[in-house]
Amino acid sequence: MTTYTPMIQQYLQVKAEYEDAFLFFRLGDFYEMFFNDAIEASNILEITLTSRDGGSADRIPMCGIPYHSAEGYIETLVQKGHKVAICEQTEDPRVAKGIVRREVVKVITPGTITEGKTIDANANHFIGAADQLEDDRYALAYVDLATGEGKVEFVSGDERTLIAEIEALGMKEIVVRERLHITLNEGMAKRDIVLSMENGEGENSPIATESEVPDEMKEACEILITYLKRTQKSSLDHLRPFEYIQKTDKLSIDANSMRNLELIKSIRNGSKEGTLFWLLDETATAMGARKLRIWIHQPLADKTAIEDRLELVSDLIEDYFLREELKMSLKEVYDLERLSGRISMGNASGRDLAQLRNSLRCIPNLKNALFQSGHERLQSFSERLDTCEEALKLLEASVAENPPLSVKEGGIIKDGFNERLDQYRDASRNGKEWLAGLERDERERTGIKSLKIGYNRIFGYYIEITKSNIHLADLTRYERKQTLANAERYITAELKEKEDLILNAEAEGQDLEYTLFCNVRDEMKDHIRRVQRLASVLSELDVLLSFATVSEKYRYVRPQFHDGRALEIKNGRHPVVEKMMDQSLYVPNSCILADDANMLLITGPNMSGKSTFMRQVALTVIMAQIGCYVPCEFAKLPVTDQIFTRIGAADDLASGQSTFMMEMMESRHAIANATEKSLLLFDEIGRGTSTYDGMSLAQAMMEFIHDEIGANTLFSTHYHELTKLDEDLDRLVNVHVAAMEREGRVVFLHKVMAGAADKSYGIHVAQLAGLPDSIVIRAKELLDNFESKQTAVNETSATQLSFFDMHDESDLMTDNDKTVLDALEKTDLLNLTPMQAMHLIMDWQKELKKS
Ligand SMILES: Nc1ncnc2c1ncn2[C@@H]1O[C@H](COP(=O)(O)OP(=O)(O)OP(=O)(O)O)[C@@H](O)[C@H]1O
Repeated sequence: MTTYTPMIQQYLQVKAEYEDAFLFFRLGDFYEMFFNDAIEASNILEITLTSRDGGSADRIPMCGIPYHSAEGYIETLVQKGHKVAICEQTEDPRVAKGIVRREVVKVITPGTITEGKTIDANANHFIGAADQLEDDRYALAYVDLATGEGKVEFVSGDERTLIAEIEALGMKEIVVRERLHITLNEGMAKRDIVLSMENGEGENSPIATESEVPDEMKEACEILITYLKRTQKSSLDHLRPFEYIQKTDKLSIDANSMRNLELIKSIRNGSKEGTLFWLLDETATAMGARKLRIWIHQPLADKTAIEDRLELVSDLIEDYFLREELKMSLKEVYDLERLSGRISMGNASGRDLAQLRNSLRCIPNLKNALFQSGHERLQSFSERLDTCEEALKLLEASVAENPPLSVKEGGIIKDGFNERLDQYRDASRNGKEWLAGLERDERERTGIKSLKIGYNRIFGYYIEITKSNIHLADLTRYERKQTLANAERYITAELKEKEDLILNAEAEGQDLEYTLFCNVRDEMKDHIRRVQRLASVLSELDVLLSFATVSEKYRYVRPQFHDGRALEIKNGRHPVVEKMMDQSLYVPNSCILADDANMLLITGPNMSGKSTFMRQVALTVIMAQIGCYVPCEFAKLPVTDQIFTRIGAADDLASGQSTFMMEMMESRHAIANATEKSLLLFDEIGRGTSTYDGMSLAQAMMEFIHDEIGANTLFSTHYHELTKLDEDLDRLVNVHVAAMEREGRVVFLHKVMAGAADKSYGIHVAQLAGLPDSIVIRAKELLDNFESKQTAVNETSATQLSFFDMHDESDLMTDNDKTVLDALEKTDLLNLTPMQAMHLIMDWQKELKKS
């Protein structure tokens, strides 16, 4: 049996409790890792792997990093999806009997890391917890540990829907009980999300939730809080009560649609450029940027609430100077939410407190500017801004104007805040002056010019008088300390008293200052709630200002809402496409969905602008329901409850689903959940399967939506056969995106017009894409053939065999023909590039010519 040294035994004991984390074990000035942790971490962090004797036969693998540079290493590990448990010495090694006590003081995980170079303060970083409920529902609770926000919502559907929602919220970590852990494990493994298990019981203290949170959601909140307490081991006072996100108050946009519409992340590379967020983000603070993301994620679905925002935006648009003044003031405001988080978790620095104070100083100006505006609504908005006087008073009195980053080296607390600290400072700053003064006084008093004040480590400060001058001194005032060959050294009570102060001034001053700073920081905890509420109002103001700025810059108009279902957008634009191109080239298009005509079937060639048109309608609806103006000349909108999209290109590679399967799943989700008040966008449904399959599915879906749901629907298709559906479906209207043929080439007009398109121009687009002329000409020939054949088939006498008819007549075919047919049948068109297709066709032609 292996016997380890006591220290390694202690290590193993601690490690057993943190199996899923790298254990950073503090030894002196280093964090050491042992065994497998060391092997893996040395690999990931590219640090040297060594070994040490641990009492057993084999040496133990080990690697270490200096504690003062640990932050970067921890962040690297955590960003790569690992957890790090920090184990500190929790007693002074000088007084410890035997082995020093060590305890894990914090576990840093992908969902709980709040500071670091890779953390973007402009976005929320949520950690979530999920709990499975009955009827295919989950409760999903999530918290941003840095800002203290906590929310809880229902997710309906299967685990895929849950994972999609978790991803849409950008969570890096999700905590569940064991049972759900097993269910989710596989789906999560392929993603950038860490699945953590929490089987601990919550403490009996009730979880803080806003009053209307349903009871069945509390377990999810409890799992999350238990996990956070277990890992953070610090005060979580800044966590706000869980807010229940009620889907009925919100325009719900499922995760796929969020992605398809590129609301927050671009499909191409996941960046913010080219997204709605990118377009609308002119916020001045990180709090504002985060709030904007949340608003885009959850637009409103309550007419009064939407109108309230629009009213404020309208007032702000009207008053350019006010807007500029408010923006200037907001730029001075730091991230009050993250500052509150740091205060509560005990890692705020003096500089953080100064930033908080400086921010609070701006509030009266902001309030005043809003009040002076004369707009009634802005005036009542100003009343919501809390000046947090007590907090400001405390910070004004205590925190120096420009404190340093370090919290232990002084310079944080203001002069005059604490008498004793002032004395220390006086002593250390003026110590030398004071001594010089004393020397001067003593010389005057005694008349001894050579009298001096000196210092040594044994006796401290002393007055030195040469032996020849001693008779001039009043020795009753002095106490002799040391005799030298030609001088005596004395001390006085006054000198000793000052000496204490001078000598210890700096060290003790720093200690005292640290204590005072901690006290102020603790005292600030009492004010956190108010500061957080203020932050929330400020971030709202920031986003509304951003809306006003963007709306004016891009000539957006205020949308009108009504209680019906009709939707009218006159000369609308896709705001992002418009911003990215020369604005004068963008062709505006209207979208009219009347009560008795609320399904558009859109035809038109590839590249004509069908998707752009559909997306612009969805973006207009979303912008209007977050309270922003919209890109068109006029908009009259219903309050939409849900948006569903099935738009190509965003194939979910990570989930391993085939394109067609994804398409069908998204369609199913839309059809199962949509209501009469929803907006459905279906882009080329069914193109992922054979023509007849696809067409039949598309038609069946349209019929279902028309008869059973009645939602406002935009449907684009390549199947011209579907355009006849308007004969059977009353509310279906054909429109097409116009293109023209000029000198054998297609010219896109990007204009949506009444009626169905007359032809599909697919071959023209292939020509535009640069396919060789020989192929284009051949394709045209084939098309003509197919078209005439179809007419012929309809007239029952087939003049030419189709490829597939030939199958039955296999006896007429040569071996070469069969090889080509075989190859053609097995070709997976969806996975071919045009170049590959061309090569294949050339090969087949060669083969056929041989026969
Ligand atoms: N209204 C418009 N004004 C100007 N340019 C436009 C307009 N609409 C679309 N475009 C341009 O045309 C390009 C193609 O548009 P879009 O992707 O919407 O076509 P599509 O018909 O959906 O094509 P496909 O059927 O191949 O998916 C866009 O990238 C954009 O640059």
